[in-house]
Amino acid sequence: MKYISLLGATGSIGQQTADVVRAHPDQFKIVALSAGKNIELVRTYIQEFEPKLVSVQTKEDYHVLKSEFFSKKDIEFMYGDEGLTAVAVYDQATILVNAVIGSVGLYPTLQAIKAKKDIAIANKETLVTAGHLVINEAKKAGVRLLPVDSEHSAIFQALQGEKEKNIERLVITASGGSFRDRTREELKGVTVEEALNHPNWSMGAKITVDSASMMNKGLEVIEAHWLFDLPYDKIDVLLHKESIIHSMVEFHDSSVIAQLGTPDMRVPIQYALTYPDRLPLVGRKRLNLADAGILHFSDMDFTRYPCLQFAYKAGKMGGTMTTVLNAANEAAVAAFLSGKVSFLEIETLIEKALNQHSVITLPDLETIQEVDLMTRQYIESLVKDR
Ligand SMILES: NC(=O)C1=CN([C@@H]2O[C@H](COP(=O)(O)OP(=O)(O)OC[C@H]3O[C@@H](n4cnc5c(N)ncnc54)[C@H](OP(=O)(O)O)[C@@H]3O)[C@@H](O)[C@H]2O)C=CC1
Ligand SMILES: CC(=O)[C@@H](O)[C@H](O)COP(=O)(O)O
Ligand SMILES: [Mn+2]
Repeated sequence: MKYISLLGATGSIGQQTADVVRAHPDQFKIVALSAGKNIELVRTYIQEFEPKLVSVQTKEDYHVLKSEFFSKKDIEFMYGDEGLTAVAVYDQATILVNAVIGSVGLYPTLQAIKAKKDIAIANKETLVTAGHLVINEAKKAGVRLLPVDSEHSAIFQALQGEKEKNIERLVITASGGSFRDRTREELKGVTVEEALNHPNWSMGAKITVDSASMMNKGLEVIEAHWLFDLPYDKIDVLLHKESIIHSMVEFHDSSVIAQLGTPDMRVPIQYALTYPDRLPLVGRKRLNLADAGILHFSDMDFTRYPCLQFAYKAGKMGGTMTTVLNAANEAAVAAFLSGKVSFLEIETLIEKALNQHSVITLPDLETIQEVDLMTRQYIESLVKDR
């Protein structure tokens, strides 16, 4: 039995993790969970999974739940950053699934590592903002970081039994996102609703906008750099609009190993939870390549997708540059989602934030948190009064 603490339980990955647990009740149990503001779903989870620790974002929701479930004396309720960290390090959990969105996941991740928890990591922003801290701490503590992001799970699976020295390059596939059939000219005036219409995956709002701007692939390149310890010139991106090949590894002898599957995040979530074993896929659609028909591939167009250029550049510069990239992107996407800026302004804002920053090498946690906050404030100052 694996005892799971789940950060971001009410989100897209969180809900699909709950599905995996439902499919294998003899294998998995959720003992602690955190949510943001969706307390309606938290109520359902409490009845269904009977977790021992529940954390929500606000003090108000904490009081609501505490009084509603006052008869359940064996459930502890918490809130805010403290609650998030308490869930991450919960002592009865054997593995943490980190499915929270954004760099708010960094501190709980570092604490979970210190508490010697293996981590199934979906929360890519944590690796982008402070990959060196997370990887170094995980190595020191001897804990495993198991990728959940579909591309990184694919690479991880392709690398099983292989030697790192034989890797020629990683090829991360990209669907192209909601606007892949539009020119840059046609991106002027696109709506939030259109941006949220991903062709292949049903995901949370922020990552869906990232897919449309190609920043998702930029974050994934940086995530791959840290997870697989490879330089940026060995990490390529290939457009593949069907999202059937989730990514590939090319070896020195020219062999390429790819992982394929229908676009369903339950597969990488479950693999991260069962690694190095596998479990049957209960009630899932299997891949039928004859039905899939022709698969398409094309080179990445960096002029069409400047966010990917920004990510490679920031990644190569290293230090706090990726913290700025991530924080500026989080703030700019939030501004787009709330209707304050246009889709194309996301890129402009990120570029401005990168240009005004003087990189700090090997930043510690405090520096990263400071740069993250200052970058958000900088973007907010650019979009205020809109
Ligand atoms: N969705 C997907 O298919 C994939 C996602 N990922 C990555 O996984 C992570 C999660 O993505 P996704 O599930 O789509 O995101 P969602 O937006 O769907 O879910 C985010 C979760 O985090 C919670 N949350 C948000 N802000 C806070 C906060 N300040 N404090 C506490 N909890 C908070 C939300 O709570 P609530 O809803 O209750 O407010 C929700 O549970 C991201 O890093 C994403 O890049 C990677 C690959 C695929
Ligand atoms: C499911 C998943 O892992 C997402 O990160 C996915 O990769 C988004 O698709 P694109 O970014 O390729 O559009
Ligand atoms: Mn992905």
